[in-house]
Amino acid sequence: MGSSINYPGFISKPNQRAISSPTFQRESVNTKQGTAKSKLSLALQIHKDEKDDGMDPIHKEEVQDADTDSDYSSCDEKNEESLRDYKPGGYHPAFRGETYNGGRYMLVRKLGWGHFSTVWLARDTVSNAHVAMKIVRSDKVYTEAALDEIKLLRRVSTRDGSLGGYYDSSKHILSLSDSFEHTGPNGKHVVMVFEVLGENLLALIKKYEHRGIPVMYVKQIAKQLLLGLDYMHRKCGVIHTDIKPENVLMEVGDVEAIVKMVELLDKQKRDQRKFQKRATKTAIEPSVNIASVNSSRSSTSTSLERSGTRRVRRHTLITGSQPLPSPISSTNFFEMKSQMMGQSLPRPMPSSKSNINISGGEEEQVTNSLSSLEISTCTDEHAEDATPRNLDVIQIKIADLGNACWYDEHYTNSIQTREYRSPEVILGCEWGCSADVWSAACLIFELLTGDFLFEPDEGHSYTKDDDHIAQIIELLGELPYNMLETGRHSRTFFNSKGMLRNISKLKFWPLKDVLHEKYKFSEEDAENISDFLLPMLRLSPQDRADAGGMVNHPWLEDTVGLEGLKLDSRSLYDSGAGIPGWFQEVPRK
Ligand SMILES: Nc1ncnc2c1ncn2[C@@H]1O[C@H](COP(=O)(O)OP(=O)(O)OP(=O)(O)O)[C@@H](O)[C@H]1O
Repeated sequence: MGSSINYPGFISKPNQRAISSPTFQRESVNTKQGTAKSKLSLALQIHKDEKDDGMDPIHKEEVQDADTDSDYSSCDEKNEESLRDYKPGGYHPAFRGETYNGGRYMLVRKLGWGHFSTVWLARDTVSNAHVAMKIVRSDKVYTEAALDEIKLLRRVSTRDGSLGGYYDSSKHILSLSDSFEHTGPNGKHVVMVFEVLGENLLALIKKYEHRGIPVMYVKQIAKQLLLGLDYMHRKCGVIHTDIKPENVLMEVGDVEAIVKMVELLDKQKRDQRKFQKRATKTAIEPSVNIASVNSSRSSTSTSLERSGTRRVRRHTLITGSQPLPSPISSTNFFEMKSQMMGQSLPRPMPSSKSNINISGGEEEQVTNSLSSLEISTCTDEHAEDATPRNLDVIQIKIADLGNACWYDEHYTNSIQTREYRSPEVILGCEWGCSADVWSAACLIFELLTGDFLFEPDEGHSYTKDDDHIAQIIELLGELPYNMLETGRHSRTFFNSKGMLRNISKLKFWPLKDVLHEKYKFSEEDAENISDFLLPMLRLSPQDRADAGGMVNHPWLEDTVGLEGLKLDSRSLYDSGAGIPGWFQEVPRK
C-alpha cells in the first residue's frame, strides 16, 4: 500500500489533527527522548515509560494552597510533571515563596515544566525585577546535560549579534543571566536564570484552532526565527537540533506590568470566590442562630490562631503551570486587559469585607503600564509610520537549548523531533547546522496551515521512517544518490536500485499545489510561499539555503516591524555550505 493513502498531513481536514492529536500526544514526548544527548537517552526512556503508564490523576495533587489558586492561565493539572519524579535524583519540590541563591531569588509561580526541569517565575531581589528560573532534576545525567546547556547558553547569550549589520539578531535567542546550584531534599540541582517569556508557538497554533495563523504573524515569526538561527549558526557555532513550535516562545512585552496585572486579577478572583462562598453559605443557612454562627466562627478562628496559621495548607507538591499570557496568543490577555482598562472590573459587592484592596494609585499604575505595553511591544524602527500598531507586533525567541550541540562536537546523531526531522538524519548521513533550517521550514508551514508538513505513521508493512521518507519524496522529489550511498540506514529503506523497499506507490504532490489545492492559498500566494520554503527544504544538507540568506527573501520584505531589513552579507537562495559545520561535524582543533 502506498504511503499516500495513509498520509494524514494531506488527506485530513485542516483542523482534524487538532481534535485527534492534542499536544501531549504529539511525538514530542517520544522525540524528547529521541533527541536527547545519548547519555540521557536511557533516563528519558525510563521517564517516558513512567509518563505513558497512565498515572492516577488523584496523585496529581492540586498544587496551590487552597486559597491561592488562580486560573488566568492555560494550566491543566493533568498535564504537569509526574509526582513519581519527585525523588532523589528527580525534581526539586519547589514552592511559592521559596528562596534561592542566598535569598536573592524568590519563587512566585510556576511557568512550565519539561523532562529536565520545572520552570518558575521568580523575583530577583537585587534588581527587583522578575526572572524565569529553570530548576533541573538532580540526577547526575541531568546535571551534566545542564552544565553543557549552560556552556551553550553562555555562548549565545553573549550579546554581540550584529553580524556586521545594524540589527542585533542575538535578541531572538533566550538569554541566560545567572546559574547556580541549589540543594534540596532530592539532591543538588543546577538552576538557570533567564529573562521571562510567555507562551510557546504551539499555544498560538492552538489559538487559531490549527487552521493556520494570520500570514502577518507568520512572516514576523519566520524572519525573527531565521535571524536567530543565522546568529546561532554563523556567530556561535551552535546547532539547536530541536526547532519546533514548543521551543519558540513569545515575549510578553512589559513583564513587570503583566506580572502585576496577573497578580491583581488572581487576587480579585480569590476575593470574589471567597465572597461567593460566604454568600452561598449565608443563603443555605438563613435560620441559623446568629449567636451560634458567631460562636462557631470565633471558635474556628481561635483554633486557627492557636495553630499559628490563617488557614490549613493542603500538602501539595506539584504546582500547576501558569505561563504569562502573551498579547497575541492569549484570549486571557484580552479578557484581563479589558478588565484592567476600566471596563466592569469583576469586584465583589462594595459592602463586602472581602472587597478588593487595590489602591487607586496601584490600579492606575497597572492600567498605564498596560496602555504603554502596546506601544512598547512595537519595535518598528524602520517603518516610516511610527504610530503604534497595537498588537500587530509579535516578538519571539528561540528557547530550550537542552539538546543543542556545537558545530564541531555533536553529542548524538538522534536529533530532532519526528515531524521536524531532516532526511539526512533519518537516513543516517552527515548533518550540521542546515538540519535546523529544515526544521524551521517545517515549522513555518505548520504556522501557515495548522498542519504538520510531514506527519509519518506506521502501517502493517512499513515503519514511520519508511513513511517519512516516502512523504518527503512525494513532496520534494527523489533523494540525491549520494545520500542513499552514504546514509548508514539507507539500506533499510532502499533496495540496490534506489527504490523504496516497503512502499511501492507514491503520489507526488508539489508544495505549491498542496498550498493552493488543500490549503486554499491563491495561486500567487502559494507560488510565493513555496518559493520561500523550498530552498530550506533542499534534500541535500549541503545545498540547503542558509537562514541568513533566506531573511532576504521578498516574501519577508513587508514583515511588520522588520520592513526592508536585509542581511547584506548573505545572498538569497545561496547554500550555507561556506558556514563551518553546515552539513557535517567539523573536527575539533
Ligand atoms: N524563559 C522562560 N520564560 C517563561 N517560560 C519558560 C521559560 N523557559 C521555559 N519556560 C517554560 O517552561 C517549559 C519547560 O522549559 P524547557 O523546555 O526549557 O525545559 P526542559 O526541562 O528542558 O524541557 P524539555 O522536556 O522540553 O527539554 C517551557 O515549555 C515553557 O513553558
